[in-house]
This record gives sequence, C-alpha cells and structure tokens, in this order.
Amino acid sequence: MDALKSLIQPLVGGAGGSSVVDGMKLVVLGGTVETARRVSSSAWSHFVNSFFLTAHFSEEDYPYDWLMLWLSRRPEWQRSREFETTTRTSGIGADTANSFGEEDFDDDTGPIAAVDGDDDIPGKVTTRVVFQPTFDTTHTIYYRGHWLRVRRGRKTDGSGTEMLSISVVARSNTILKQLVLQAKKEYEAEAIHRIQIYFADSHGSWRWTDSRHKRPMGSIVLNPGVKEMLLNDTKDFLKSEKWYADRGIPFRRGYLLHGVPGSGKSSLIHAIAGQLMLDIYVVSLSASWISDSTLTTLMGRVPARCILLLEDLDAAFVRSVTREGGDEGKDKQKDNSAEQGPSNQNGSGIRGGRNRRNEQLSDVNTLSLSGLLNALDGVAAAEGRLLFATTNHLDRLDPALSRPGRMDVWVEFKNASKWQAEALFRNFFPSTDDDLMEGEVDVVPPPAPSPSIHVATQSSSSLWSMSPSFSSSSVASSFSSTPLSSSSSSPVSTNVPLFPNTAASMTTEPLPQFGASNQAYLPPPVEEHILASQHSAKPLDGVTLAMLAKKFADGVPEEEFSVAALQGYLLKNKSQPEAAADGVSEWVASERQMRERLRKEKEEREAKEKLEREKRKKKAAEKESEKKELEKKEQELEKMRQLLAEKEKEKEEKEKMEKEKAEKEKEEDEKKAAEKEAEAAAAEEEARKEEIKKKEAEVEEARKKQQALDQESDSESEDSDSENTPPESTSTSRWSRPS
Ligand SMILES: Nc1ncnc2c1ncn2[C@@H]1O[C@H](COP(=O)(O)OP(=O)(O)OP(=O)(O)O)[C@@H](O)[C@H]1O
Repeated sequence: MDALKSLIQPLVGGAGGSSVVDGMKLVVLGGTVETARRVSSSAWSHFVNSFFLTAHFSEEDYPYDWLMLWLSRRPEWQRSREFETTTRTSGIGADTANSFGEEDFDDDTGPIAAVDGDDDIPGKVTTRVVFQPTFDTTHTIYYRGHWLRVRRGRKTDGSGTEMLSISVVARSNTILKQLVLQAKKEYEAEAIHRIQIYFADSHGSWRWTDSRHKRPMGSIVLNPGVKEMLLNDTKDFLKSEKWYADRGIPFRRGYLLHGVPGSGKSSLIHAIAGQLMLDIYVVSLSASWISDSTLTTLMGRVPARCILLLEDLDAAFVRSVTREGGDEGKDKQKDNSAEQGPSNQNGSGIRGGRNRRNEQLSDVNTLSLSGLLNALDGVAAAEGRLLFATTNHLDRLDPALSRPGRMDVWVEFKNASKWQAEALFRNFFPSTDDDLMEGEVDVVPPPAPSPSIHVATQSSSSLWSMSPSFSSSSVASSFSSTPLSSSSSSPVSTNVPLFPNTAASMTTEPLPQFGASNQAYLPPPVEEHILASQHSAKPLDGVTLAMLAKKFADGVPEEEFSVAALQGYLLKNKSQPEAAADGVSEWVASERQMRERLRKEKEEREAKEKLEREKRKKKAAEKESEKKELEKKEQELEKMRQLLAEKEKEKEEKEKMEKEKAEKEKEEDEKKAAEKEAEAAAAEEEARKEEIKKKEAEVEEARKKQQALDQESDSESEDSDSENTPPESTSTSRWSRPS
C-alpha cells in the first residue's frame, strides 16, 4: 500500500489527495473481489465439469415423465421458492395422494385440497392446480447418500422442448441409473391400474390424450374362447421376437376385429391393453389431415411395444361419407356434381374452378391405399407393435389391406347371442353368491366355441376357421322354454315378485336412513318411485341372479340386438334386476317398433332423396341438352361464318387475280405497242436504208452514167484535146461522192 501511496502521492500532491486515494482503494478492492468471484466461479464450473455426472432428459422421451412424477413426490421440489402453476384434469399421478401440488395451503384453515366444488359429489370434474418449479432454477435433492442438482430448462435448438438435467457428484453413473429405474418403477406402479391413450396429431406426432382405468377382461362378454385366443396370441407374439428374427419375418402382428357396431371391438382392445400393460396409440384414418406422409411419420414414431389402433379402417378412403353408407355417399357426391351443373363438368365456372382447386389440394393431402400399406409394413414401420384394426364393413376393405402379414387374425363380432345376454346380465348385477350352483337353474348353455375366428398362419396364406358356426337348430332347442308373460314386464313394475329376494323384500326391508335408529316407530316403507330411482341394485343371491339372467336371455332374440343396446337397456334398469328381466320382452317389442318406424322413415327419406336426386339429375340433363343444342347452333353459325369468310376470300382472290390479269394484259399491250413501234421504226429505218441504198444505187448509176458520159466526153475531149487542153480538173470539181 505504501508503494501505491508513493506512486499516487506525486500525482495528486499533498493532503488534498486523500479522498482520491480512498476512491482508488475502493476500485482496487472491487476489482479484487470481482476477480476472486470469477476465478471461484470458473473453478466451480471446472470442478462441476470434472466431478459431476449429468444426465439430460427430454420431454419427448418416457424417462422425463417418470422423473417428473418422481420429483413431484420430493418435498425439496415442492418447496421451490419460484414456481409456476398449471391445471390438469387428468393424467398419471395427477390424482394420487402424493402428487405434487395436490394440496394448497390456506392461511386460516391450513392445508386444503385444491379442487373446485364438493368432494361429496362423485365423478365431478375437478380442476387441480399443480405447482412446478420455474424453468432455469436449480434444486438440490438428497437421494441415496448423494446430492442431486436438478434443473428444469428448455432445449436451446429453438424447439422449446422441456429438458430436465440431473447432475450428481459421483465416480460412476450407477446412481443416475438407479434413480431412473426407481422413477420408472414408481411410474409403472402408478400406471398399473391405468392405460395411456395417445392420439395422432396433424403434425405426425403422438399426443398423450387420456389415461383410463383398465377394463377387466371379465367385463367383456364374448363367445367362449375368443378373449382367451386373442390374449394368448398377443402374449405369445410379444415373447417371440427372437423366433421372428431367426426366420426373417417382420416382428409385427395384425388383428382385424370386424362386425356390427356396439359389439365390443374397442372394449376388447382396451381390456387386452390393460392385461398386457400396453399403451394404445390411436389413428383415425378418416381424419381430414391424414396423408401418406403423415401416416408414415406416425408409424415410424410408434414405440416398440404398444397397441396401434386403426379405427374404422373402411372409412379411410371415404372421408366425406357416413359410416353407414359408403356407396350412398359416393352417389351423393356424384349427384352433387350433377347438381352443380354442366359448367362444372367441363371445368368452367367459378364453382368448377374452386372444386378443381380443392381436388388438387386434397390430392396432395390424401391417404392412398398404397400409402397406408407402406406405412403399415414399409421399412419405416415400427416393429414389435400389435396392430388392431376395427371395421363395421369388412366387405368394403381392399383385400390387400386384410391379407395375412398385415391382418393375421380376424375376429368377427356379431349381435348378442342369448348366451351373451345372460352373461351380460350376470356381469351387470351384483351377486352375494359368486359360486353359483350349477344345475339348480336351467341356465342357457354356452354355444359351441367362437363362431368366426380366423387365424392366418405364417406358413400358409389360407385362413382357417378355428371353430364351426352356431347351429341354429341347437340354439332354437336351447331356448324353447315358455316365454314370460308380458303383463309382468314393466321396467318399474311392482307386481307380485317371482323371486324370494326381489322387489317385495326390498320394499319391506327399509333402507338405512339418517336418524332412523333413534326413533320409536319404524319408518314407513320406501315409496315405489323412490325405490325405482335407486341407482344401485341390492346384491342378489346366486340362484335369483341365475334365474333372472335366464329370464332376461329368454326374452332377448338371438343375434338381433347388439351388446351395447342390451347394456343400454340394463343401464336404464340399473337398480332393478327384476324389472330388467321382466321388461325385456316389452323392450324388445318397443325396440322392434322403433326400428320399424326408423326403417320406414329412412325408406321414406331415401325415397324422397332419390326423387330429389332424380329431379336434379333430370334438370341437369335438361340443362345439358339445352347447352348441347346451343352449342350445336353455335357450331352451325360458326360454320356459316366460316363459309362466308371463305367466299369473301375467294372473291377477293378472284378480284385480285383479275386485276393482276388486266395489269398483265395492259403491260402486254404496251409491250406489243412498243414492239410495233420498234418494228415500225425498224421498218422506217429499213425503208430509209433502202432509200439510201436506192439513192446510192441511183447515185452509182448516175455516177456510172456520168462516168460513162465522162468517158464518152473524155474520149470526145481526147479527140478534141488532141485539139484543145484536157478538162481533167474541171470534171473533178463538178462531181463529188455523196457521203
Ligand atoms: N361384448 C361386449 N361385452 C361387454 N360390453 C360390451 C360388449 N359389446 C359392447 N359392449 C359395451 O357397449 C359399448 C360399446 O362397445 P364398443 O365401443 O366396444 O363397441 P364396438 O364394437 O367397438 O363399436 P363400434 O364398431 O361402433 O366402434 C361399451 O360401453 C361396451 O361396454
């Protein structure tokens, strides 16, 4: 410090510099502290990096859910000083006693359940507030002798996916493995009574949608052997991975459940999922957004062991069509196009244009059969999954879809048999006596094993029927007992009871009431309408239950009503098994009446629709013929126009030709005239030349004559010269040759 002082002293000079020195001291101190902080922080992160083991868990993967559930049970996690709230109405762990955030704390009253409403109202939808630590906060949790540093954050790749990072100081990662395994165990223990349901979304991802209580296998009433066969087959498949691998067969198995609606297809799949502890991944092939590529992506993202459920397989390629009428729907589409008029058919008009655009769009975003087949067993399809497909219309499926290898086991679901009706009744009402004494009552015997289970073996592509069909005669003889009189069939009937422990005994035996035990007088019997509105039946003894069940089954016609319909009827008589058994014939009659009425209404509606369709068709045909007529006329007009144009053209050409001809003639005339002129000139020239020649000849002749004269004169002159001078020069000057 003295050195520093001596350095600064000359600069500031004297005592006046003491405040500056203090300031400098502070600066130096601050710098030192900051440097120390940085050094320690980097040393700490270096230490963390070299000694801490860190595991990251992405929300897209299962361990994330396991750990979130595990963490939610840690008090350290719950004691977070910074948290966010979220609400959940369902979901694994959300309704468990230990789940995080289940309790809220009220200043005055202490812990209260964070639910809306009254706990006395069973089944009421509650809104649960869940507190979770905010992102990017670190928590220290003690686990098996180690301090874990847990941090909730988000991926930095822009996807925003939640991440959980757990760090621990340890030499090996055993502690982290133990943690994950324990979290998994706890999660599975939680899930043991529930199945998770995932639905496909339009982005090609699976979204957790629901968690449902497992359905007991015993609650499904099917002909003997069906459930067992399916369960054994699925179990056998799940343990045969090596068998499949050794033989090079894709490790996949498909089950096609087909048949009438409400016969238990979906229920059976849920029960099997519960039994095998598998989650269900549902794809609705009739969804508007489903396309080849989305489906392929989805199939690639199905986990190895799960149930993949394709519901309403027949609806995959007829999206706009109701489940009841595929062909009808197609007809309707055709009709609609007819209704839209001929302009649409040839692609003109605004509506036509829009439709074409829609068609083009839907082509891009459409599911094709080959796309579906590829998605199911293409290279990208996951292995180890159980594929269940349901359909109400087997006949509408393409054989390629249902061939062995894709759908290995076929199970047909029919309307309820008498045997099923009886079993349903027995399942429905509680019994005090589970061990029913066989033979005491004339119970409906079970029919021969399942009527229509088909198993496609790997070795052979042919389907073989596991068991023969029902024999109608044997069924008839089984149910030839006297039908119950309709007089005792009212659902809320209090007629003389047929059975010892039934309505009458219930009316005389008072129901427990508040304060009744303090009163001197016995309470009056419960009134009939109150009794009728009871929501749970008193347990029946085995014999009574068996007799009522038989009576019920006797009243139900063989394979006419679905199990769901019978269940609906029983639900109406939930508290009155006797009334349910007594009233079944009346219910059957009323159902038939209603069906008949509905059938008639449907027929009428269909007839009306047909009429309208025909009208529309006729109108469209008329419009079409009108249009054709118009087109024909237009064509004729066009022809005439063309003819006229051609004639016009011909005329023009003729005129042109004539003009050209005239011009040519004129030219020729002129040429001839010129030639004549030239000839005349030539003739003139010739004549002139002739003239000249003539004149020359004359001149010649004259000259010759002159010569002759000259010679004569010469000879005369000679004669004279001989007397006078010769006149040679004179004669020369008198004659000159013409040029
Ligand atoms: N065989 C059955 N055993 C027990 N319950 C049944 C049976 N069949 C139908 N049900 C009851 O009927 C209701 C409808 O059943 P489910 O949805 O399983 O029928 P489905 O054959 O899948 O019908 P859909 O073809 O219309 O989808 C459910 O509440 C179910 O409990």
